[in-house]
Amino acid sequence: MIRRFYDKASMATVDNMGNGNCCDIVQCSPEILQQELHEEAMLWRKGERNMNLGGRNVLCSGLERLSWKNNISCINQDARCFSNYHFSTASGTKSRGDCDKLDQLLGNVPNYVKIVEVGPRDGLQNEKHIVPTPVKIELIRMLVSSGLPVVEATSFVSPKWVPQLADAKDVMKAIQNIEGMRFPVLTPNLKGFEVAVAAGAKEVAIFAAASESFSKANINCSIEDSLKRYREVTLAAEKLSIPVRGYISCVVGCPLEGMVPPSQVAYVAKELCEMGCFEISLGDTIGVGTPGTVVPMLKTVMDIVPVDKLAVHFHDTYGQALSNILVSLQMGISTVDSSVSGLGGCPYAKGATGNVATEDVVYMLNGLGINTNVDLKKLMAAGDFICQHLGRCSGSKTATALSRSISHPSKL
Ligand SMILES: CC(C)(COP(=O)([O-])OP(=O)([O-])OC[C@H]1O[C@@H](n2cnc3c(N)ncnc32)[C@H](O)[C@@H]1OP(=O)([O-])[O-])[C@@H](O)C(=O)NCCC(=O)NCCSC(=O)C[C@@](C)(O)CC(=O)[O-]
Repeated sequence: MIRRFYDKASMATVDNMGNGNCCDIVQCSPEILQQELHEEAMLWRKGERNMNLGGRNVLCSGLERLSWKNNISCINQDARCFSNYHFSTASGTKSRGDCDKLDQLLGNVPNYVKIVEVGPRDGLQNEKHIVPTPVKIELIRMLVSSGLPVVEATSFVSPKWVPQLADAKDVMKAIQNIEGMRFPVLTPNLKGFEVAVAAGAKEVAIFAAASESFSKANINCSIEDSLKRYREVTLAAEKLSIPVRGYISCVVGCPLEGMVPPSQVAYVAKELCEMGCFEISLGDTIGVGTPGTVVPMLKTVMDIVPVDKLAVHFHDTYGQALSNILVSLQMGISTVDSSVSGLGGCPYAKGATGNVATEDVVYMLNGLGINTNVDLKKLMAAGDFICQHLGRCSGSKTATALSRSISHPSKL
């Protein structure tokens, strides 16, 4: 068996634990490791598909392979966590019970996840210092080149409310010539919709809230009034065949009201669905949700809106975003919003930190063998670019870990 390590430091730690001596040591770059992990996970996913067709043994052997790689991945990232991992090829074939359990846990996750990158909009809208338009444009270009299928470009909202995005028209103009991409923009009312379309927008998003107080704070009107406004927008969009995405903020908690009942989220989701939104993104605006609150909320919404119309949008204020995404995938959701480097926060939700980092989402999905078509290295380059401009460190744990191991292997 060949085990791979970045450097001697991690090798020594494993040796101390009595596991390293039997291994051939091969240097391995994080990129190669990522690729290998992805390929192994894809094999496992194929096994799972075969199992659904009756090929249970394939899943079991795929599982063994994945487990072995998990072991390696763990050692490479941090040798200290090695003892927490008990997967090993030495333990022999996985029992039918193990396979059943795994299938119960991961059998429902999709093969492909569409990532909606919201960094240029949600990520930047809260930045105090105005980011120059060319920087925003370059960020969008870099995100596109990483393979992301949808990049939310900007908002056509009042510049008095969100000064950072006052250059929406210029941003849209500059990205017009990028072919084959979807660049939705936020439109809070008919005025915003008309300006957006005139500026070249081919897809828009409307944004309601499940909490009355947040609706007032964010768009200066009640939920019912916002739905009236959005009906005007969806009618106008329908005439021009422009797809409309719907957002709902505060799906589990509100910074002003506290807990938000799932029934309230389901009500707004139903209204948005009925007015013609092709997709509804459920936003945990302040990142307070845990699987304990997200699952009942999703279940209530799914009783009313088909799962293939739902997306999830988690902020990572309490570090719960990835676990919330995982349970959402387990419940059949296959569209996930995220923001490069974890940028973001809502101007009207004090204390809320950024969205879940796109790099962390891609890393997790790669590990699950779920395809995204995103090149993690190029994505990290986009993250580096904007973080350098903002003068801050990345909010992505994956980007931080991978860039440290690439540039400072001795510190592993
Ligand atoms: C909705 C309004 C406009 C109401 O704002 P208002 O002050 O009630 O609107 P108004 O109709 O009285 O108009 C006031 C002024 O704004 C102008 N105006 C009016 N509409 C527009 C427009 N579309 N574009 C440009 N200008 C506009 C209008 O022309 C007027 O100009 P004035 O006569 O004073 O010079 C305002 O509250 C607003 O712009 N809010 C946007 C807030 C926002 O962008 N929040 C962040 C996005 S939501 C979010 O981040 C959550 C999400 C989606 O990510 C999911 C999650 O995490 O939960």
